[in-house]
Amino acid sequence: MNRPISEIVIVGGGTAGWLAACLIAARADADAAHPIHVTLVESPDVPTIGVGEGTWPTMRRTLERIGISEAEFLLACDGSFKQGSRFDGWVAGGDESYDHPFVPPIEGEPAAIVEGWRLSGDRSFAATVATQSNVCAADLAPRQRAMPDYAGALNYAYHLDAGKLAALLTRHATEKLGVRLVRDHVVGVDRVEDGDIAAVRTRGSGEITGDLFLDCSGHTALLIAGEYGVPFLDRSDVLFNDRALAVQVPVADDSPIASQTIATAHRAGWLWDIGLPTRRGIGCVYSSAYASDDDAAGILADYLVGAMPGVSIDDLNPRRLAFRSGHRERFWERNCLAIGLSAGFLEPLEASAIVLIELSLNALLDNFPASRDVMDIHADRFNALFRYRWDRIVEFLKLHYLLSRREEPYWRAHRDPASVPQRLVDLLRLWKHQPPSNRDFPAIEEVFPAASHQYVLYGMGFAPPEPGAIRIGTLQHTTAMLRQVEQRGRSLVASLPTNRAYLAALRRDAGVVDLKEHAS
Ligand SMILES: Cc1cc2nc3c(=O)[nH]c(=O)nc-3n(C[C@H](O)[C@H](O)[C@H](O)COP(=O)(O)OP(=O)(O)OC[C@H]3O[C@@H](n4cnc5c(N)ncnc54)[C@H](O)[C@@H]3O)c2cc1C
Repeated sequence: MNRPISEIVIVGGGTAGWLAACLIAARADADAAHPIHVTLVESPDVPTIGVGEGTWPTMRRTLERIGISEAEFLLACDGSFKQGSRFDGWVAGGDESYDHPFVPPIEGEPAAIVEGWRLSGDRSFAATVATQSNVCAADLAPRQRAMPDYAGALNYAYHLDAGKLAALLTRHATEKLGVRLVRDHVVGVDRVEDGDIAAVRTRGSGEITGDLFLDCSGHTALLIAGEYGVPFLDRSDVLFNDRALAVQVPVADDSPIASQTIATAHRAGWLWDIGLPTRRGIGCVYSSAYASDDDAAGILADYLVGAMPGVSIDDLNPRRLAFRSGHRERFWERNCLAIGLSAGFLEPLEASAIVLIELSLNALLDNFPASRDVMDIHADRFNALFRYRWDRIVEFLKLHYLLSRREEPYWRAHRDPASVPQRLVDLLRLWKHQPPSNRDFPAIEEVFPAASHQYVLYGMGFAPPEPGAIRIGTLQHTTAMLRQVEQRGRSLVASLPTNRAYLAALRRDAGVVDLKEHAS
């Protein structure tokens, strides 16, 4: 039981598997008494899911830790900057819109900030308390080229091509970080007497033995479900969407690139619209209980007519995807840890999947089991922490639906009290009297902190609380800070390049470098 953990076997080569391989190999100490070796097994028969284009600001630190430069990443993955999400038509189905930016509101007591906003006129909450909405409205980048890698004038993440990210991580892991790649299909598992996994058996490459097995096999959940039978907790009673129809539309190389994921509500779900330098990724997410596949195709076609005149769905070869919102009851079982889709998936409304992969890997590496005999302690802690996180994400996603006033059957069903987690019901009662605060979200690394809840709540027209019996002490200071937000917003808009200008210059410069390399 006290054997060291040095052989890590990853089953699956999608975003989860390759992020795991890169992060573990990059953080492993080659001089350790029992150095870590990473092997990744990837089936040639099972394709990766191939979607997942919106990330979280955590991705900057992840890439930096892996040792990939920002320019290399942006160029290799057709990447662009993401500074949050814009929600169109969610409140009443009209042309109303609100932002969930990555920059939090100004620092201070939430009650004072919300009261400062209430008194400041009729600008939106997001545009009043943070600068990012103005920057996004002008399709601007969050940084200047001269800034150090991964630093920004504003907090940001990326939009990317998922297939290209997996290819970049594969190259980097195998060529620079010493990860062993086995391209073979896993057909079975060998266990030792105590129940741990000893090896995975492949079709043509024999057995691959290990101390810790990461199940990154996607929806198959080969080890965590197939081998250990850990139950799946279905959350579709809260989150109804279970289908998506996705297209990729090429764009002109001088077209504007949006700074946010644009999420447009429709009668039975919503559409995503993600701008990359060479194309837009557009998809219709829907609930099969409220819309047929043909209905979804019609909704997507209508959206394209409005968003990209001249583009017809008939020329685009849409991809259909089916999913179930839910997650495993436990994620770490014996010496097997599930990361990515094998651990679970909640509809992609707030791009919470890749960030959970990153957080899972950070949790593993920040508490890496020194030997097998302490692994179960780490597993118990991991399971408790991630159960908390999945529960909070379910509630946060539900909030977007619950506050809507749309009247179609799908939206009315979302407001049925039977579909709303009790904790969210209680919080909404509380938020009538006080804004969301860190006291509602006390964990150290909340995926969606109080600020995110404030943006959604007040963006969707939830009434800010009236002042209560206790005086708000810092209002004067808050009002002055809100004025500064306005000034700083104006100066950022005047100084930042557009996304298109930034990324075009990056490409031009890379082209110059390539040509020089070619000539020498
Ligand atoms: C419609 C939709 C939109 C999404 N949008 C976003 C988004 O905007 N942001 C975000 O963060 N996430 C998003 N996601 C989720 C995101 O796509 C995934 O979380 C991410 O791609 C990770 O997938 P994965 O690596 O776990 O699985 P996969 O990509 O499915 O990879 C599974 C791997 O396991 C391998 N495998 C399977 N069986 C075997 C076997 N027997 N032997 C060997 N190998 C095997 C396969 O070959 C493959 O390499 C979205 C998902 C959907 C469905």
